[in-house]
Amino acid sequence: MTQPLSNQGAPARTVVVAIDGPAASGKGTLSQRIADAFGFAHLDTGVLYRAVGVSVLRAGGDPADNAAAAHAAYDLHPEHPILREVALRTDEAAQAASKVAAVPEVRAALLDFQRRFATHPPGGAPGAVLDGRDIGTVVCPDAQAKLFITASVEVRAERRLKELQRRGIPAISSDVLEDMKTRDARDSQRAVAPLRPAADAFVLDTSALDADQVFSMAVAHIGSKTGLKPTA
Ligand SMILES: Nc1ncnc2c1ncn2[C@@H]1O[C@H](COP(=O)(O)OP(=O)(O)OP(=O)(O)O)[C@@H](O)[C@H]1O
Ligand SMILES: Nc1ccn([C@@H]2O[C@H](COP(=O)(O)O)[C@@H](O)[C@H]2O)c(=O)n1
Repeated sequence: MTQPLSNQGAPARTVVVAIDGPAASGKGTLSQRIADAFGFAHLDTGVLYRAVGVSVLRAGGDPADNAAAAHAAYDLHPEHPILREVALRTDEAAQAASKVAAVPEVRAALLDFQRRFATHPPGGAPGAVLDGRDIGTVVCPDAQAKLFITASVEVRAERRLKELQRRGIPAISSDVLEDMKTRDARDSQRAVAPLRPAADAFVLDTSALDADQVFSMAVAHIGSKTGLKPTA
């Protein structure tokens, strides 16, 4: 049975799709396609943590230093230009992000912005897709549809390596694999909001699936939870 999206007399609730998973599992690619297909807004929450990590590095600080990380997180706001910088896409930024992400004050500082995006999607969109590590478990535990997108670490490292090569960024296969294992361990083992599927998430191992197959399965799942069909 599909869930009602609004009650008569009460304000309509926006549809929230939560997409979590480890690095390079394909959650960002999927989230953007889902947002485009349903006319929803998309928030890549990893960008927020990357911005905090890079801010700390630029200030000459250590991303693992709680006070420096918390200071940078409280300084971040939705219009901050750092959020659009390509420098956020580097591996150095990813590693710094996963260090600041273990600081409870950083997660608390970023929570309101993420929740507001979900409840009031920009542009008056009828729904929001948020992707990250803790969207289904902490940020939006009431999301109508939750997906946990994963793949073996070897497959994910290979995908990331190909992506870097496509972008002309030199990378060594064994380094990409090691960096991914380090980040996976840090993200899954931290005390606060660790990477894990929500109890009610649809877990999809994409190791042997291409992006189109993943998209079709996600659309079917979201349809089963919300009664919605893609509009584009
Ligand atoms: N099912 C798939 N099969 C093969 N390649 C894929 C698939 N899904 C995504 N990719 C590719 O894998 C790479 C990583 O995908 P993407 O950036 O979406 O992952 P992510 O989980 O958002 O990563 P991160 O957490 O590091 O931001 C991209 O180059 C993307 O084109
Ligand atoms: N909801 C989230 C999103 C991200 N993180 C941390 O940020 C790092 C970078 O994220 P990407 O999605 O851009 O790879 C990631 O490794 C996490 O440490 C998070 O904790 N919660």
